[in-house]
Formats: sequence, structure tokens, C-alpha cells
Amino acid sequence: QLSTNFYSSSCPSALSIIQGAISSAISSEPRMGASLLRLHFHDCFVNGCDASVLLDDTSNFKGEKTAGPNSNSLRGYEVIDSIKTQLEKQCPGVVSCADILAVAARDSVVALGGTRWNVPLGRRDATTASFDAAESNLPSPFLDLAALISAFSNKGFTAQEMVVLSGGHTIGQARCLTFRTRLYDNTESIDSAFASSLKQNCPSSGGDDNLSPLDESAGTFDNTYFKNLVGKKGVLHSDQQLFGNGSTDSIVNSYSLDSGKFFTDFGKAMTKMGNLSPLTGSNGEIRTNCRKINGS
Ligand code: HEM
Repeated sequence: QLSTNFYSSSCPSALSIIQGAISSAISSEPRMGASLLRLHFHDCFVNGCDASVLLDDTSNFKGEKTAGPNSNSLRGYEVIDSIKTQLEKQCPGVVSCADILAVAARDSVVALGGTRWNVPLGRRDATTASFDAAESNLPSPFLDLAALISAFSNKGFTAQEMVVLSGGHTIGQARCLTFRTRLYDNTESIDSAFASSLKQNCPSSGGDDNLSPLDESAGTFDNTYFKNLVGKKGVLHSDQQLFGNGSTDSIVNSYSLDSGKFFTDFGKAMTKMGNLSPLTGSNGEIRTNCRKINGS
């Protein structure tokens, strides 16, 4: 059972240490806020929010960092390491890496102008990671609506929650290779002027790692993402699937018109995501180094 005051006597400065580190990381690089939000998502969708995503490969298991959706893509590990180092000085062996990820995601969204949600605490850290689960549980940007709904329903989320969580793409960047087919395949639903502008930095071959913002205000957490979907200006195929297929159109429409509703629903869904199968009690451990199991 997680609780918001979990560290209030064991490490009273934990939350302010994390918040301070996040605001300085984001002031030197705003994109880091997006990267940290995504890191928490990719942790929670793979065997729960247990910081398994942070473990380096070992001789006993292949970690999640090299799985398709993460490799050459996830960022922010150094920011988490630096927070962990500060917390180990202040309160050794107390604050889990999984809780750091959950608070860092929330504080990132707040720092970029978004909403604040409750983060119940007390998660413990996994002593193993799963490359295979990372390969199969994380949604691909090439999925159609039905497959997106099913990937989230496998984790207990409704279609509405899948749509609101996709609003995380109001911040951050994507590599050309994640949306190229959408630009050069004539069957895609995409605004033609928007496609032309993306093509400038994403040629039909080469430039795989060239970045484009996921929405034009990618440094600000707002509801522009949903307005873009209504205008057929989603960057990823999976983004645009949320509008134009019928069943989720009204949800996208409502978030495009009402950022307050987007913020409230996003916060609720993030709290729910943060509660996915946490390790508690005597399960797992409090890692001293987020990249390694204790004693290894
Ligand atoms: C609905 C299914 C989803 C798919 C298919 C998906 C896919 C992707 C892809 C392909 C990228 C670009 C990665 C790269 O270029 O290397 C990306 C970036 C990102 N995703 Fe998602 N994502 C999904 C849901 C989410 C959710 C639920 C969140 C958080 C609530 C999220 C947050 C982000 C953020 C913030 C970025 C930008 C990261 C950065 O700039 O470092 N995504 N996503």
C-alpha cells in the first residue's frame, strides 16, 4: 500500500531534493522533462513501477535499456543517478529508484507548465529486469487504434485513459524513423502542408535520428497535441489513430477544447499508472545505485 507521506519521517527532504534537481535539469534542457515523463511510463508498463528500466544488463539477465522501444531512445538516466546520489547522502538506503522516477515525472510536467497529481510513495526496486516484457508490453508507434486500446487495456486502462495518457506527447521529440512511413505512405491521414514540413527534416531514406517536436509547443505541457490531432497534424501514426477513426474522436475533441479537463484526467491517469504493480513490504529492495542490484 503506497502513501503520499511515506518518507515524511524517514527522509523529510526527499521531495524537495527531487524537485530541485528536476527544475535545474529542465532549466538547462527543457526536453529533459519529456524524457523523464517517458522513463516513468516505460518503467511502469514493464512489470510495474519498479525501476526495472534503470538496470544495466548483467550476466544473469538482459536489461530493458536495449529493448527496441528503449534503445537509442530513452533518456534521463544521468539525472536519476544524480538525484539518487544526493538522496543517498541525505538518507542512505531509504528512497527507492522507482519512487524517484514517479516523482520526477510529476515534477517535470509541473515544471513545463502542466498539471500536478498525487504521487503515493513506498514503491521498492526490482531485483531483475525483463528485456522480453519491454519488447512486448510497450506500444509501437505503428499500431492502429484497436491495438493501442488493447495494449493499454492489458494494463487495466480504458480507451479514454489511453487517449489522455497519449497527451504526454504534448512535450518532447521523436526521431524520423518513428514517423517516416507516415510521411511517405499515401494512405495516411495527414495534413499535406504539415507532412511537407516534417519531410524537410525526415527524408525518405537517411536521417533516421533527426528529431522533430511532438507538437509545436514541445517545451510546454498544454493541450496543443489534441488540437493538432483534430487538424490531422499528429506526428506519429499512433497519435493520429486517436482522431479520425470514430470511437475516440469525441474524447480528442473534448481535450482539444478544454485544457482543464485534459489536465484533470491526465493527472488521474498518471496516478493510476504510478500504481501499477508496485513492490512493497519486504518485496524487492531499496537499491543504492539505480543501475545495479545491491551487492552486485
Ligand atoms: C499510446 C502509445 C504510445 C506510443 C506508441 C508512444 C511512442 C513514442 C515514440 C515512438 C516516441 C519517440 C521515441 C524516439 O524517437 O526515440 C515517443 C516519445 C515520447 N513519449 Fe510516447 N508513446 C506512447 C504513449 C506515451 C505515454 C503514455 C507517455 C506518457 C504519459 C508518453 C510520453 C512520451 C514523451 C514525453 C516522449 C518524448 C520523449 C523525449 O523527448 O525524450 N508516450 N513515444
